[in-house]
Amino acid sequence: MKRGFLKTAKAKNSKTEGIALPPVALTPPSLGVPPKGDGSFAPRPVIKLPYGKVETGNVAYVIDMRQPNIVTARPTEGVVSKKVFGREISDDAVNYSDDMILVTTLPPVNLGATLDDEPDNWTECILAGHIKRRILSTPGFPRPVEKTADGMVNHRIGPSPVGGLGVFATRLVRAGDLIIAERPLLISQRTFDMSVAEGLTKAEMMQVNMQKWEEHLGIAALKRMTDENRKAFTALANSHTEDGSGPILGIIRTNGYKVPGLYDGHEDDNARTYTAVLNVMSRINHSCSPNTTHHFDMASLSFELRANRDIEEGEELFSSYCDNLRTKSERAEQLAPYGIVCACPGCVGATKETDLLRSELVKRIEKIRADHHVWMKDRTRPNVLAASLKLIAEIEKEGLAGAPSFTSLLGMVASVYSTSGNTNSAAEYLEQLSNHWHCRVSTK
Ligand SMILES: C[S@@+](CC[C@H](N)C(=O)[O-])C[C@H]1O[C@@H](n2cnc3c(N)ncnc32)[C@H](O)[C@@H]1O
Repeated sequence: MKRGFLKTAKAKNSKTEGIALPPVALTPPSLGVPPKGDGSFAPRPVIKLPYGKVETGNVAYVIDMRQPNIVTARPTEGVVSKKVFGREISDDAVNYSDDMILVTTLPPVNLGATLDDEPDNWTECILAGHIKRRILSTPGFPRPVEKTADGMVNHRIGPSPVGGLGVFATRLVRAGDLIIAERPLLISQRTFDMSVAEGLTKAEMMQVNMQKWEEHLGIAALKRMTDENRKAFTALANSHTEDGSGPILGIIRTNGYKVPGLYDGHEDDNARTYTAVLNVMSRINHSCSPNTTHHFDMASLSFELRANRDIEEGEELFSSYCDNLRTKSERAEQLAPYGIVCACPGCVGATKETDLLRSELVKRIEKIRADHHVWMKDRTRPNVLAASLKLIAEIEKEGLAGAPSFTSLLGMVASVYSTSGNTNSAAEYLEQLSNHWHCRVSTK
């Protein structure tokens, strides 16, 4: 038996974050990566993690080690055990099943390794067996982490006008240029399997599970990290200090980037995705009109951050923590768990028109794309040059040059210019297209 003692929540005053958690499960659900819509993974009920100030009380809990997904509330004091359920597997072991949860280091490094041995650093991970196998079998893994074109650092961390620390360009960075590529300090499953709780309210059960997960995370985040990585990790901001998240979960919820392409089960199941905390990129503040976009490179196990427009020396770098193609009020809802009331130019200057531009951007680009196809087949029809250039100007004014479909607009303009024999203008837009192509977009 494993005993725990934690503060529990009174649901009345708590707010919750829109994260889907798995349902109560008595046995670990099967993971694997089934093709979309094959029915292997039934939709999961959405349980929301609390945020903001949660009124707490004290409840002891006991976990049955033979059935670790069963938690029993006990009206006595308890002791948080150092044991966790995660199996610690040596880094070169391969005899793990797809759904076994591993606490491991990637790329594999020898015990006691230093940055002299592996200058690109390494990542402590809590992940399912199939994910580790997949990473290890990625062609070229572990590829060295990409460096800036001249090998020079082009950013610094410093106090930010928007709050706490931020990251700033130390020289002019052109659209498409690499700002930094780094391996995360930690990659972990985004959420945990909920335990059955006897005699606990839903809010108390959530608190028990958060506490259990905190212990799990402690093994990877604190015990296994080098002193340097641990220091960097624990120094990160935490906006979840009063909702029952432990210090590690709080740091992950505040600083985590979704890891594109890594998920257990189905990619649309938000509860089954992975999150990464990074040394530098986790210091980047939010804007709804960000000047950077990021991409995850599996072969080097690193995140690559690029400018999505020219960034001046001294300018602060921003990424987006929300879906930018939403209205101001929808974005505000997504940002609330971070404790952010956004005052970026996109929010301060928001109007009905800018809300419409954002929420209908994909549709507008699709319409232009359809018209472009018609014109390509029948040149007597009007081309899409004017409509494309108008939309490009609106997008740039709103600071949405990192939007996923922006490159297709640039491509259509280049195509019309080229077909009409205007090679100079075609080349200009092709160059822009090539710069933006580097900025494949992933959201936080
Ligand atoms: C990932 S951290 C960013 C780095 C952080 N400023 C620091 O000092 O380490 C996220 C936290 O920074 C703050 N933050 C980020 N962007 C912000 C913004 N646009 N306005 C206000 N606070 C912001 C919030 O406290 C948020 O929870």
